[in-house]
Amino acid sequence: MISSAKLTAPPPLLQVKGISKSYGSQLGCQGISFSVRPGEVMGIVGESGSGKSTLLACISGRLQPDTGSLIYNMKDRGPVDVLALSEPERRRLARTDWGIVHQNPRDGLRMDVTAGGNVGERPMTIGARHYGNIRSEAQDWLDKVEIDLFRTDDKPKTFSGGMQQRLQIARNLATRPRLVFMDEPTGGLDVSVQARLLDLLRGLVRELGLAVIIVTHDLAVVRLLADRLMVMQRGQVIEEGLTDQVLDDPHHPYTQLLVSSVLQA
Ligand SMILES: Nc1ncnc2c1ncn2[C@@H]1O[C@H](COP(=O)(O)OP(=O)(O)OP(=O)(O)O)[C@@H](O)[C@H]1O
Repeated sequence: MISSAKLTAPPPLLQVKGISKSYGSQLGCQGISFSVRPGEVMGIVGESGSGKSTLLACISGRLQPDTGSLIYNMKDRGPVDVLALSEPERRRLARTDWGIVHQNPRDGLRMDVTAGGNVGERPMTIGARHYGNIRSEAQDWLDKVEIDLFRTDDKPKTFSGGMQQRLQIARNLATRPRLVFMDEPTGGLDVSVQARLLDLLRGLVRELGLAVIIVTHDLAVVRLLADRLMVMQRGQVIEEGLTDQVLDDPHHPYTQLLVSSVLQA
């Protein structure tokens, strides 16, 4: 099954090659390489300070790495090094074919703009102009993320944490990106809210065929969402593989510790 899938596998959407980043003498991440294919979900786990956020910021164009390249297969131009794009080109990519879901919805939403406005804004930045179409499309997305349509004109500051997170997801998906970066998307939410959000995310990822790179310290999140898993420690990847394989048969002592500590919890 795996080998026949490999034979017909599409080219990678994103190739991360040798990304390193230090903050002065403090190592952020070092020599990270991996690739993600269209529709594939890559989970990145590791303890606090292992370099997950640094890596995610580098590969999502928010932080300039010290070394390495990021080859993205753009819709109109084919593979390009994202780090060599001009700032406006990179911003456009981030607003159209990429999405970024932050742990804190406040970092990804405009809190004083209505829910409908938050979702409609992204299509507008790439040329949508017809108010009626933008509004009805925004409402389609609100519906997809289970936000009642009578809340369309409410501002996200009147929403619960879970609703804000669902709104942030809708805002990101409104331009139908092919790659979404997620930083602890369920962090800080109640367990029952987390479970519902995870279910919703899993449904959307499958329905839309999204490629996702998701950083989390929660192994339950990667178990549910990720096809593949990378384990980080002290800025480096120490183990990588299919999620079930890594979690069911961890090889590195640190991964074994991580898995057993969850089982004991
Ligand atoms: N702005 C910064 N200045 C200096 N050092 C930093 C900075 N950001 C991160 N670091 C250091 O880089 C290393 C990796 O941090 P990073 O935030 O990437 O880890 P993380 O795995 O995402 O942790 P967490 O799960 O707690 O968010 C840590 O040693 C951290 O102290």
